[in-house]
Amino acid sequence: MRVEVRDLVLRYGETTALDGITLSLAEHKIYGLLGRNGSGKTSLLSVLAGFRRESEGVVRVDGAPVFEHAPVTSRISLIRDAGETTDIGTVEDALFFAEWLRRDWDAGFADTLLERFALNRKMTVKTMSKGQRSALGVIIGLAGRAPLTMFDESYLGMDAPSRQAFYDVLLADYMARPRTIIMSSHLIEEVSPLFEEVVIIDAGRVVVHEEAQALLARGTAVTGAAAPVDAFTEGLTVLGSRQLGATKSAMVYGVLDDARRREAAAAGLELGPIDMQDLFVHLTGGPR
Ligand SMILES: Nc1ncnc2c1ncn2[C@@H]1O[C@H](COP(=O)(O)OP(=O)(O)OP(=O)(O)O)[C@@H](O)[C@H]1O
Repeated sequence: MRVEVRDLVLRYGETTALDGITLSLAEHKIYGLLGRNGSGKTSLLSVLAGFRRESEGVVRVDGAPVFEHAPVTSRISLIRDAGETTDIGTVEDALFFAEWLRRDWDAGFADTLLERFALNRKMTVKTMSKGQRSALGVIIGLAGRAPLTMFDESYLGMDAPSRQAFYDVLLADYMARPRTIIMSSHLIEEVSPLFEEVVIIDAGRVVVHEEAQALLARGTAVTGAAAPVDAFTEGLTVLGSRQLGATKSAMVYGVLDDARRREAAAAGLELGPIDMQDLFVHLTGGPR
């Protein structure tokens, strides 16, 4: 599904959580939604899912309004951090409810996923562990096959092997049945390989919306002997550096032109990709 947001403002009483968001998301892409704590990620996803009504601005999904508009909301799935199924009875009940809500639900896929994440239909949701509840949320998000599927930190409670299983299944299913997926996460290094485009918000505003590759190309890791690295990076914006013995690696922000690249090669320096997390920290104002 396509998403169009124009001048979106969301207020909670005195607090302005979204402060004029304009965003256009294409069909059939995986988007990363990144932002510091309190930047407005959950608020934005809640408006896109129709859980909250915008205070101002325009929100359209496939050209139609979202809030209290069932033909659209039945094709949108937002899985929130605690899973969305707390205290709802058994896993069976949660799946029944999810199927009832979602037009594109695939019951066979839900069964496959239950097995993959070691859950069974008789489990009582209230007594499940945090990771098991997260897995249930993830299963509901995946089996919903909603054309607009959003995961808001849904997988944080899962352990590393389970999260990896989630990323693998998500990617395989997305390749087979493309849809628009938005993933918000603080586990940037872990999730960013999935992103085709990245949206970074800060204080309720969009600060970056770019293809993931183009964003990564904004930075370069310069590696080599410490002295030539220091000489080469003098005057450039250095986001950080690491040193192991005599070898130093400095993360530089800004595109290096061909002349600078030749200069680096002549000085025996290696140029490589930078971590998305380092860029994110820089673009959202550094440590606070
Ligand atoms: N129900 C609410 N009532 C009042 N203020 C709220 C409510 N929900 C969020 N806020 C405020 O809105 C702003 C944005 O919050 P939001 O939860 O959207 O951020 P977030 O980017 O998802 O944060 P995090 O990464 O910490 O989950 C914050 O200042 C927060 O305090």
